[in-house]
Amino acid sequence: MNSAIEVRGLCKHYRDFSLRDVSFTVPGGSIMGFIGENGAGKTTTIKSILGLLHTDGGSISVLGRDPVTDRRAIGQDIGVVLDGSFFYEGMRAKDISAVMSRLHSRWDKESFASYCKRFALPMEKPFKEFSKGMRAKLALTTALAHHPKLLVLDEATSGLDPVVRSEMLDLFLEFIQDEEHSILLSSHITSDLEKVADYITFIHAGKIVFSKTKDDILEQYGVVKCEKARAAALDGAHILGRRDSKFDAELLVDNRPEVARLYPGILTEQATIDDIMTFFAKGAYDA
Ligand SMILES: Nc1ncnc2c1ncn2[C@@H]1O[C@H](COP(=O)(O)OP(=O)(O)OP(=O)(O)O)[C@@H](O)[C@H]1O
Repeated sequence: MNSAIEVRGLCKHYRDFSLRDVSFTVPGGSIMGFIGENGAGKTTTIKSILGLLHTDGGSISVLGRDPVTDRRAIGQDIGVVLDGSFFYEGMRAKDISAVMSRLHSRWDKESFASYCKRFALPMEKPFKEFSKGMRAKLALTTALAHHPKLLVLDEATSGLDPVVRSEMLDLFLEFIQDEEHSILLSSHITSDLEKVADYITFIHAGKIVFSKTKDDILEQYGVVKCEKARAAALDGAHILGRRDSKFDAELLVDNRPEVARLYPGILTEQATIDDIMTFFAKGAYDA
């Protein structure tokens, strides 16, 4: 299976922030969830992948090509929704289709109209009268109508109600049925990623913490709950983070089966992606 995106050793320096040695792969035919706290570097990485930023080191390949030098050609094969994507307020869906057909050689007006129908988007209403959910659906429809091989979606489902998000997740799953199609999806809604992502890349303070299959993450990471005194006696080798309440401690561990084997009496639960992010955000990784 070819990779849709390969990022190797990406560095990007801003005055107060750096992406440091960011590497991960989005395999063809898969959905990669891209997670991290606010300001972790997701959008900076995504813009680098799209060739929209000058980077300070590393290499990026998108569908086997260089995103800067081959940007126009790659643009025909990628559908993009960036955080805060919008259209001119007076434009109607049918105007957007007319404009996009001039920009994309493979723009498919019928496909656009059929996604609009599926999402109940009116063709005649101006964009300024669209609700937030309608705007998000229109952005996704516009990203899909030229039959891209790769979707790059930065917070495309944020602020949407569960019904609209579920419709979008269904669409993502349909999209990757074809092995040539892949999605890079940044989201703070980790439960959505638990539903659809094949892989998760976690970025924290500009560095990749892990990039793994979702199944490995859910199988390996765990939360141990025990009394503080018991927690202090545990071997620290597998402990990544700790949260204390008055009497008890919660520990994030990176090898739940091994911890359960070593300490049979102790309660270990599967860690959710939210658990993992929360422990890391509280400084576990920096410690
Ligand atoms: N043009 C810029 N100039 C200087 N700093 C920038 C610029 N763009 C982003 N940054 C900084 O880079 C850091 C990472 O920002 P980025 O938008 O990549 O984070 P993010 O993970 O997408 O966050 P969020 O989840 O809040 O969207 C932040 O500290 C931000 O202030």
